Amino acid sequence: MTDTCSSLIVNGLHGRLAGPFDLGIEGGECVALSGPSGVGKSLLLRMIADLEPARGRVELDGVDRDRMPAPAFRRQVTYVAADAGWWADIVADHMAYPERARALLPELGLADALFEAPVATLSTGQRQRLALVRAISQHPRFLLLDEPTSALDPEATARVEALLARLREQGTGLLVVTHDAAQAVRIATRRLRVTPGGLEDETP
Ligand SMILES: Nc1ncnc2c1ncn2[C@@H]1O[C@H](COP(=O)(O)OP(=O)(O)OP(=O)(O)O)[C@@H](O)[C@H]1O
Repeated sequence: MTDTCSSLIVNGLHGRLAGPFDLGIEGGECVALSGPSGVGKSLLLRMIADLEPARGRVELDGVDRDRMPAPAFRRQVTYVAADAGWWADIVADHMAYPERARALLPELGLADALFEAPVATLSTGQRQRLALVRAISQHPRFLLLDEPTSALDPEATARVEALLARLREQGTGLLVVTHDAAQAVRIATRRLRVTPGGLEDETP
């Protein structure tokens, strides 16, 4: 799916409300981010994904993101919000790669029929998993996940965590915001705390 030598480097990244942040992630790593509500975790992910104005540097595989077309960068470094946006009526109409997306549904415990369902009829947890399907089916090198299991029951949470482990094995790099310390221990190779002044290593 992705190669194993991707790297994402963040240097002095800051916005009006958060940072500066310095961080390096490689393909196959999972970095968990924790920190108090409102400290800037979502802003950090959105600044890295080029969805929020920011100063500082972001490099993908040694290339400054300013030297890449923004859509190409965002396809490779993809942000998934806890409550992602939907713009069409039917789930399938959001999928750039419908066959790949459909094939992921059973792994996340989602019925095949949901693919053709109106978004308005879905539960919050179904939408959250489908947003993950939408992102993963584009085969990003790095996934920036904002509380990816916040609306899920324990079984669905376990399915998402298993999927994330599989993606890591295939070389995808993951940066995951979670308020669940036990989840951070389960999924992450490194744990960082977001503070008003930057990132602190919490890995034992
Ligand atoms: N579009 C915006 N306009 C103004 N302020 C914003 C905007 N987005 C975020 N903020 C502010 O920036 C700060 C950081 O927000 P952010 O959503 O990154 O926090 P967070 O750490 O992800 O919190 P939570 O854990 O509650 O999701 C907050 O004080 C928030 O109110």
